[in-house]
Amino acid sequence: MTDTGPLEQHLARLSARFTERTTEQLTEQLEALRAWRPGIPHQSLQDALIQLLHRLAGSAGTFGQAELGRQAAGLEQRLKTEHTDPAQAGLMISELTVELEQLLQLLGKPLPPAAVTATSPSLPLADGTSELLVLGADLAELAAALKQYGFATRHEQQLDTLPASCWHEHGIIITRSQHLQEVSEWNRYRASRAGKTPAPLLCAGAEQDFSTRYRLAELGVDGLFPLPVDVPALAERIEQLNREHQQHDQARVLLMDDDEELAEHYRLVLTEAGMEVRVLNRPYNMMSTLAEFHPDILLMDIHMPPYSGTTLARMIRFEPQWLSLPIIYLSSEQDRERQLSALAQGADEFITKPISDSLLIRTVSILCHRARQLSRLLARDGLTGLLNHSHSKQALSQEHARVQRMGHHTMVAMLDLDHFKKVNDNHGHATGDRVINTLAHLLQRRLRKTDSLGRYGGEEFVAVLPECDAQQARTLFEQICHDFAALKFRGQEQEFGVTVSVGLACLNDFTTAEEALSAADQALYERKRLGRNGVTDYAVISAHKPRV
Ligand SMILES: Nc1nc2c(ncn2[C@@H]2O[C@H](COP(=O)(O)OP(=O)(O)OP(=O)(O)O)[C@@H](O)[C@H]2O)c(=O)[nH]1
Repeated sequence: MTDTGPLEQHLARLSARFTERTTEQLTEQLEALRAWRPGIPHQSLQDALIQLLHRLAGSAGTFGQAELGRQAAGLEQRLKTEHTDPAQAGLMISELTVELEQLLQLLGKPLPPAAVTATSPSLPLADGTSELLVLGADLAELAAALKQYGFATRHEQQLDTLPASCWHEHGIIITRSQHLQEVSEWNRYRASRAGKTPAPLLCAGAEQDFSTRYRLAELGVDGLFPLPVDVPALAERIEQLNREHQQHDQARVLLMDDDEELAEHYRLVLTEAGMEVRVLNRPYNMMSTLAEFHPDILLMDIHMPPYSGTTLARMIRFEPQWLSLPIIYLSSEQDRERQLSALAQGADEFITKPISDSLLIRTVSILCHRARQLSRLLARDGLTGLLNHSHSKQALSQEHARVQRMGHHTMVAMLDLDHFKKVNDNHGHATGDRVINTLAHLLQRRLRKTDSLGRYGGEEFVAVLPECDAQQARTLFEQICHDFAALKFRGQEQEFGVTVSVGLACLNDFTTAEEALSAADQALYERKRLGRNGVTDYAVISAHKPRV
């Protein structure tokens, strides 16, 4: 099998890239520590630092920085286990500053000069994948309304002294038009320091004339919301941006090549580019690895004696589940005719070896992105972005099968908007759609990543919550009902509110997923009968009936 060139050269390049990225990240953390002032919560700084140290502890040794890895591991351990009294935070921060300076010196880089004194309070970074950064003293109310939607929201009043820790690669920035110039510059500067793309920028209260809009577009604005801000419309745009972010989530690549060294090299290169890579040197476990790892794409060497990649591709396609998995051959085959006849047997693309690291990264990330877009289109509901009807049922069946094997407590919930026909009749179908979307967004915010959530029908949703008992599900959905009922929608003439009813059933109590769903449905209709806007559990209403 042909190599792409001396492996050492490639690894040296990887090491250089590692050093460069690590230097930037350590410098950024150091600046954030130096900007800290007494009275400001330090937890977010500590969390971000632990993440970075954890990465260094795991990877520095591989890139010839064993001492850096050891020191990072020690420091990570200390930060995780030592409890810091808030009164001692200043001491801890100054100790950490010294330790980060030492780590930077291990990389052989000069220390950055101490930052200019920053006095702005640095609030802790919120949890969650997307964090809203609302900038401007006059946007406090908007920030509070967005919090009510369940978005992790951080509000900063002073724009002139924004700390670096405000900026987050998964953040979304919202500000007034008069601040856009400086906010946009700050956003671009922070992004370039972090080696990322600038965070999306949304503008509240812009004038509607052409030249102002053009200027805002020039500044990189992604959405414009006249005052007073229509919060559901803004929430909808935020969710769209979130979905775009998620599509850039870590790509998952399964790599099958019998050349162990080369496979390892590809793994290193793709992992360093932020992808999650699993390597198989022999095809025996191929089917179980596919089922367990769920890759976005499969990269496969076409010659793996005694096996042929084309036959393996055909074998993978036996399973309907993998019919749409993109299979990419990696081969030194240059002859286009032979490439095409191999492609005709069940694969989608050909990557010709040798291939440079940068071309490999670009090709694989484009293919993963496209594969995700396609599978998303197949599985998602167009209005809300949630799982569609058939994929909701599939997710429920999969979880039911897991529950049968592992026995963990799992709840299923059916939700239905109350008197929704009236919403459409009084305010129009488009407003009705907005209400559906708002509930979808609220649910997405409140459920965990491990839960599944689908739009089961028009104004009906289904959620599956693994590792959750009846009481926890009841508490969660009661809170959701309460918060949803508090939201105000803008109607034809006046504001209005909508409520939602929820039926619960425990998946463990039923022999099939369909029975559990039907029980949740019965509970939902009992809830409607009892007066809507709340939660009813099938186990409670069936207490006097024999169990299904
Ligand atoms: N705007 C909008 N409306 C929809 C959509 N899908 C279904 N609907 C409407 O949802 C309404 C459902 O009405 P019903 O099933 O009578 O129930 P309801 O008025 O919500 O009353 P209860 O469920 O008893 O509280 C119908 O008017 C449908 O037209 C959709 O995608 N968008």
